[in-house]
Amino acid sequence: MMNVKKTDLVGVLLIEPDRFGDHRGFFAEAYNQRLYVGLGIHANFVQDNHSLSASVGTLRGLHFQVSPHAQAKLVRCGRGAIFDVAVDIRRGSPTYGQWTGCKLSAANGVQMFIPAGFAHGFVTLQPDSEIVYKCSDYYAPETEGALRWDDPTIGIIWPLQGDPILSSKDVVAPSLVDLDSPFIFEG
Ligand SMILES: Cc1cn([C@H]2C[C@H](O)[C@@H](COP(=O)(O)OP(=O)(O)O[C@H]3O[C@H](C)C(=O)[C@H](O)[C@H]3O)O2)c(=O)[nH]c1=O
Repeated sequence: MMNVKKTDLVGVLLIEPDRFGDHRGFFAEAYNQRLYVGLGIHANFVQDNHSLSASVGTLRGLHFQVSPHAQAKLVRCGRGAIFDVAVDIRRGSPTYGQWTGCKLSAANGVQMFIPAGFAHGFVTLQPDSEIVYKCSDYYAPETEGALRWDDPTIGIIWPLQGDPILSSKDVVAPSLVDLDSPFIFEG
């Protein structure tokens, strides 16, 4: 039976699918709608994303899409290792502005489920790390939002040696205090 853990942020889950090993390696079901609905993950995933980051210390995020294209995500690391982070940006949430993080790697097979209403980002821990993740809505750049990775009011403890490698977009992302978050906590 796969291992499922709750995190400090209600709704953000860590899932470790069973791996069936033999002399060739292993087999695992990386996603099974019936099983995941049973975990309370009712997201209807419509798009799979895949990114490769060549260098250790590459940081992508913190990103989100707003309504009507808010995305829930199911993230896993297919090669290498990352430190994956979710931040609660739902106004009125008891955990607003709080974060949770976990090492996801090809070796540990752990997945993070991040509901809509959370910003998502990660930093790579190994070279040539690849993530693959399911999204519950399509890419809609006009609805994209971002938060500073090093926002002191969020205080994410990134496992970084030195400065991260960032996209030009992420270099200028706003802080939470400057974000008029469109997400409202609905209990
Ligand atoms: C997200 C996305 C991007 N693109 C294109 C747009 C750009 O030409 C190129 C790179 O996009 P971007 O720099 O936004 O990629 P990341 O920095 O990895 O962004 C992602 O990083 C964090 C971790 C996320 O959770 C989001 O899915 C996403 O924001 O891919 C697409 O064509 N479709 C898409 O769904």
